Amino acid sequence: MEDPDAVKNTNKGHVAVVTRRLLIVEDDPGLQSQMRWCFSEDLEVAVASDRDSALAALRREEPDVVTLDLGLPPDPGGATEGFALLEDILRLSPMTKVIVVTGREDKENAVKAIGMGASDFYQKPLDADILTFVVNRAFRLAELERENQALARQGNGTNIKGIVAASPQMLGICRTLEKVAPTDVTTLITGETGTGKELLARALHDLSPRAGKPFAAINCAAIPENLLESELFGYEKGAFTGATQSKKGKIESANGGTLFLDEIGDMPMALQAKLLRFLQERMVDRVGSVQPIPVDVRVVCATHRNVKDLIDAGDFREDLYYRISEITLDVPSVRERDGDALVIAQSLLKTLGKELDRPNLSFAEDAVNAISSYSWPGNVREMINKVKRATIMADGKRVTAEDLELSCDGTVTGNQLNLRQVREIAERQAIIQALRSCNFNMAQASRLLGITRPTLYNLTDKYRIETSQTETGT
Ligand SMILES: Nc1ncnc2c1ncn2[C@@H]1O[C@H](COP(=O)(O)OP(=O)(O)OP(=O)(O)O)[C@@H](O)[C@H]1O
Repeated sequence: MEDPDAVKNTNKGHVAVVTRRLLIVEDDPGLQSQMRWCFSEDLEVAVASDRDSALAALRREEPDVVTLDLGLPPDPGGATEGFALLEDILRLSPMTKVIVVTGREDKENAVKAIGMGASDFYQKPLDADILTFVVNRAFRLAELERENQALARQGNGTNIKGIVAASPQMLGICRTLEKVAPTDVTTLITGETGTGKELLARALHDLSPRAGKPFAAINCAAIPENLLESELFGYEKGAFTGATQSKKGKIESANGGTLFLDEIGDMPMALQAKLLRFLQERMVDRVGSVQPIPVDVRVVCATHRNVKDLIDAGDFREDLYYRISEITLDVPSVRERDGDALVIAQSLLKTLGKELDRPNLSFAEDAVNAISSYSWPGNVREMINKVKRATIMADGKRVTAEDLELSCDGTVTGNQLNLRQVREIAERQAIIQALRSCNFNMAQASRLLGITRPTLYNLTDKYRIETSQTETGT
């Protein structure tokens, strides 16, 4: 049932567009109708004349802004009831902007109300222009706060520290990761360079019962073959020239925790056999030792290479592959994630802006377009470099596509890796444009591009371009 003291006044002509809701808390019927008259054109207005009806209206209408007369019954001459209501409102609905309305000389209570969390104050007598201005400002503030919250939510749709994601593809990976983390299964993370494989490996560790124990990482591609064995397995004193003392390897130093073998696809064949033995027996044979040492580690591996191809080429042991891939997380490239590029770029701009003492930067429209359409071959790592550069180079508060060294259509304007990359980026862009202009009709697009339909299918596969209208793959 409608509360008689909290009358909703909706301007029907604007119903479809008006979503701004104002609650006027005022016990004087004359002022009530004057105030309602000020706003009824643009807003949904509810009116309440005491604390109870105001709280009922707050619950029912969820107003963004409340004007609150501090002198309410049973203390119309004082401010106790008004302050009590202010406290209630801010407790029940902290995002609501409360403008306190005080008497002409009542500066003290106005200051007190602001100190308690009111967003603004307004002094009687009523002046329609000033009141409208103050109320509109409060609505704008509420809107900005809501937008900020939405952005923050978008900015990190995952509960995993450090991982910014909003795309269904990446959120799916994060959900799987959260399920896998508490177990001890050996996990293989695959994906292009810079997609966040190491970040996910750390998250697997941080979300596991091993979190308090060491996380030891080794990059199998970065260490010369002759040193990799002793780095991994350790060695005994005198095992080789220069081994003046025994030393633990990475596997032993991860005891109790997680061992992260990055670029496992680059591990030499001879070592693959020794690693397989370790995974089967969970005992480490230090170089030069005959006494195996038991080690308890969870193993996570990563590679940017296609392991099945490596197996076919005879460069990777199939039995080791099955051992390390009890679960596989296939991390999509940034260009395959719907909407992630912009969300990650926004988040990077915020963090790097703070780090480089250039807060409050935002992307100009051409930068937003460029970020969304560029193919990001180096994935998030490339994005970090570009956003860092742009943070330093931006002239004003707006970061442009040029600051990112991208053109508005997402092609690179400088620092291309090589001619092949430039050609591929241009080719991908031309295909996307042709598809869009033909409403994703493959036959028409292939004619426009002067190629056959099968060639167009091959190219859309190669560049992972979605061939439906809903997802353009850009
Ligand atoms: N989703 C993400 N949100 C925020 N930062 C990310 C994300 N993914 C990756 N990064 C950052 O990008 C950089 C590269 O990530 P990482 O080293 O994990 O990638 P990688 O796939 O292991 O790369 P490589 O194959 O080259 O070793 C890191 O600084 C990481 O923190």
